[in-house]
Amino acid sequence: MAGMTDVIACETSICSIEDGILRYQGYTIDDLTKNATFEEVIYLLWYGRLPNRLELKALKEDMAENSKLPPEIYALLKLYAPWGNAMAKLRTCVSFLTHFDDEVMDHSFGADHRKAIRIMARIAAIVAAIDRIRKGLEPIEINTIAAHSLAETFLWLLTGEKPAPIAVKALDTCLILHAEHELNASTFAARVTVSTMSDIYSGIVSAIGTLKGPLHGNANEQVAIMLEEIGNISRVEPYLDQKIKNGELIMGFGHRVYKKGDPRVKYLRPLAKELADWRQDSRWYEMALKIETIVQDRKALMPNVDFYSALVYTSLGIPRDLFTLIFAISRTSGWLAHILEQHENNQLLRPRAKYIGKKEVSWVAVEDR
Ligand SMILES: CC(=O)SCCNC(=O)CCNC(=O)[C@H](O)C(C)(C)COP(=O)(O)OP(=O)(O)OC[C@H]1O[C@@H](n2cnc3c(N)ncnc32)[C@H](O)[C@@H]1OP(=O)(O)O
Ligand SMILES: O=C([O-])CC(=O)C(=O)O
Repeated sequence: MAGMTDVIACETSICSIEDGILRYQGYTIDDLTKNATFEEVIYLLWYGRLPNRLELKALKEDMAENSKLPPEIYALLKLYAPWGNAMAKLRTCVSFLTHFDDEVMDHSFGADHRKAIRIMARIAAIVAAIDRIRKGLEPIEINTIAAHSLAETFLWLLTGEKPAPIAVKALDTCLILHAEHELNASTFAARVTVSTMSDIYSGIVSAIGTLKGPLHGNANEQVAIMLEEIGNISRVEPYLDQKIKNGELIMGFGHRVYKKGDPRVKYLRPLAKELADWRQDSRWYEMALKIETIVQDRKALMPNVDFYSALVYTSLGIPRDLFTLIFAISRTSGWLAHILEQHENNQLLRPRAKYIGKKEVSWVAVEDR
């Protein structure tokens, strides 16, 4: 009951977690990680089945056509303090997009799907623009989603250079693994918001605000902060001893649903190793392995999705405070799937609270208090 543990709040056919096996629309993440692209996963999440070649091409073309940002977004980003919180910038930008969409309050199936494409197509470009504008660089407007992939396009928009194939493949794998996760806190927030028949943009804004917390999506950034604080492998043990003694959380460990380990780690750990080898710098990887052993021994806690993804993003050269925004790019596909599902068969989500406060208190006039 506390923290709504194990409470069933709605029905879904998008994602299941049963006996530690994570499935999107019935497909295991093992199958998807090995075989799918992120674009195929987007289609699968929204339409309930894998696309054929033509459907996949149409989705990518649709995203490419809709990816151009309103110029006002760039003007808005120039108003932000460069040091401002990047997730808050993303949240405001998505909210701002509402004002350029003439179908906002049309909740029909067709309009909802068109808006989903528009949001999915733009979110990566917004994240790249946030980073470039705060660095005093001009945002890049090329779009290659139709010909290449969202992963490749994003890295291109961020750096201005064609990314290495190993980097594109790694990011694509991360996007697949982060795309969907049943009724996690941010997805729940999105569903609650749109269950009032509010619009898709409001749902995504609620979700971004929820993912932003360090107990949820921001744990990946906190993992990088921890690794930086530790600095080298000889300091891992004393650092963790101190944290455990102080009763502090070790970021990137523990999970509400997985008590025997997060199935995504099986893919992220070797990916972190592959990229460390590619970069010829395995310091963080070695530290991470040691942290994992100690935390498992002393606290019986296993790493979650945010632990090794922090190492992958670091090797990709992505600034630490964009890690959660990359999670948001990917999870937007899952949030949108849940919003579409909620709107298709809507019922207001309004649980009850168990009252534990004072009972039958009598009024006292202000002069007598
Ligand atoms: C994408 C994601 O959102 S994945 C999660 C990302 N978040 C993090 O990595 C932050 C660190 N982890 C945590 O804070 C928690 O493990 C959560 C929020 C993810 C899950 O929380 P809960 O389901 O409420 O954890 P739960 O109650 O089962 O924890 C059991 C015990 O382990 C402790 N614990 C759980 N995680 C950690 C941790 N990372 N470090 C230290 N202790 C922990 C709890 O404090 C609790 O101790 P207690 O029984 O002495 O009070
Ligand atoms: O399901 C959760 O509580 C958190 C999580 O792992 C995710 O959102 O991917």
